[in-house]
Amino acid sequence: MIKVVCAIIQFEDKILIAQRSETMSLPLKWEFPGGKIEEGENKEEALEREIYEELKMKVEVNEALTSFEHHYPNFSITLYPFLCEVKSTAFLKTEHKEIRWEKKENLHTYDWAAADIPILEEIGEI
Ligand SMILES: Nc1nc2c([nH]c(=O)n2[C@@H]2O[C@H](COP(=O)(O)OP(=O)(O)OP(=O)(O)O)[C@@H](O)[C@H]2O)c(=O)[nH]1
Repeated sequence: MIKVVCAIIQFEDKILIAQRSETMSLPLKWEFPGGKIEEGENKEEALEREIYEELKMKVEVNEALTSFEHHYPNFSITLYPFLCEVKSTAFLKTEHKEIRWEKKENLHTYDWAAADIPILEEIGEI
């Protein structure tokens, strides 16, 4: 089972969402930025590292939401979502096809990675 952390980065009424590139696994699916936890890291450290690598953003990691296991046809993950804050909305796109700030009420209109659906349901309740 691959352990993956992801960030629900909130700024005012918007959340930062990212579209995977054609060459990544789950091509063109939308996700919350993040990635695999590496050996020796805790979840918060992994998330801070991934967000800096992918977006050159410094995030403050706050509370954990509910984690879920998801089984894709050729791999399985446990996804650990965390609410995060930033001081500035600026980011640099390094790996993704697209990254944007989107209003929470519009998140359901995107083609999400299947593992993220329970997270969307949970953040609808915030
Ligand atoms: N970062 C992130 N990954 C997600 C989310 N939902 C989801 O199913 N995943 C999957 O969890 C894994 C995260 O690993 P990663 O972000 O380091 O992906 P990667 O490009 O290194 O994967 P790859 O090397 O297998 O292509 C990917 O297989 C990705 O498809 C999500 O919301 N955020």
